[in-house]
Amino acid sequence: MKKYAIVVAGGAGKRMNSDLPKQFLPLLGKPVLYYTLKAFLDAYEDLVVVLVLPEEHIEKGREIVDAYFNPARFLFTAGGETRFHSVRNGAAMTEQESIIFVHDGVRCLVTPQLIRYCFDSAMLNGSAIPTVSTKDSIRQLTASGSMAVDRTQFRVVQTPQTFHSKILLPALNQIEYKEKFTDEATVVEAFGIDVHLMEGEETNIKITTPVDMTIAEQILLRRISASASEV
Ligand SMILES: Nc1ccn([C@@H]2O[C@H](COP(=O)(O)OP(=O)(O)OP(=O)(O)O)[C@@H](O)[C@H]2O)c(=O)n1
Ligand SMILES: C[C@](O)(CO)[C@H](O)COP(=O)(O)O
Repeated sequence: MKKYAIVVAGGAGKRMNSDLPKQFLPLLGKPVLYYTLKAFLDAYEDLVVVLVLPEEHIEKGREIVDAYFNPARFLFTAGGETRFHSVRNGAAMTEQESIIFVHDGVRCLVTPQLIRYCFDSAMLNGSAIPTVSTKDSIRQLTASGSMAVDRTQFRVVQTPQTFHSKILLPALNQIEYKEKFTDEATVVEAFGIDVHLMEGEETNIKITTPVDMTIAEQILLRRISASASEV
């Protein structure tokens, strides 16, 4: 089965408050995007990455790929106005009869193991949406204030959201954009197809605000020291 990873890195990273979009910021000396791309390339030798970048930073993305990876495994395209439009641009580069991972370029701590679990689950169920439980209590805002809700009834959603191409491509191409489309599971559901949830990884965080860089650095350091003590 053909495998594509649409890695969306077309955002501006406003919540990071940095001039350079967060996907290019250095993490232990390498760009955030490096770690994301490496996880996918390591997961499968026959996987092609569709790298979606801000128009003005496509060259920067190419430089990262040239410096660290085999460029023959990459396709490049420009991002769109929202994440949904960036994913749609990436999907236009893929072909039918494939498994397509859609992953945030800034979820750089994803592991090859989770990527493989998602593939297996999407082969079996048509889709695989990694999710984790919430460690915090949750309250719903109401007209009069707020009310406690049962947190066991909620899951926190991650990427890579993984689909058979025959599900994802028609959903992306035939549905008109709505503001609630913050991920692909929502798009596919709006197209009338249920999605399959699976267990994600606690460390698969999305780098969004500056504190996430510190957390990611610590997790990476812990991984490096764990793999050094194995040898
Ligand atoms: N038009 C967009 C918006 C977002 N993304 C990508 O989608 C992922 C998740 O989005 P988010 O964390 O919201 O990134 P930004 O939009 O860059 O951040 P912000 O909302 O703070 O501006 C990121 O890898 C981001 O680069 C994209 O490809 N195209
Ligand atoms: C796709 C996502 O990472 C799943 O949790 C999330 O919806 C992205 O949201 P953002 O507002 O683009 O950061």
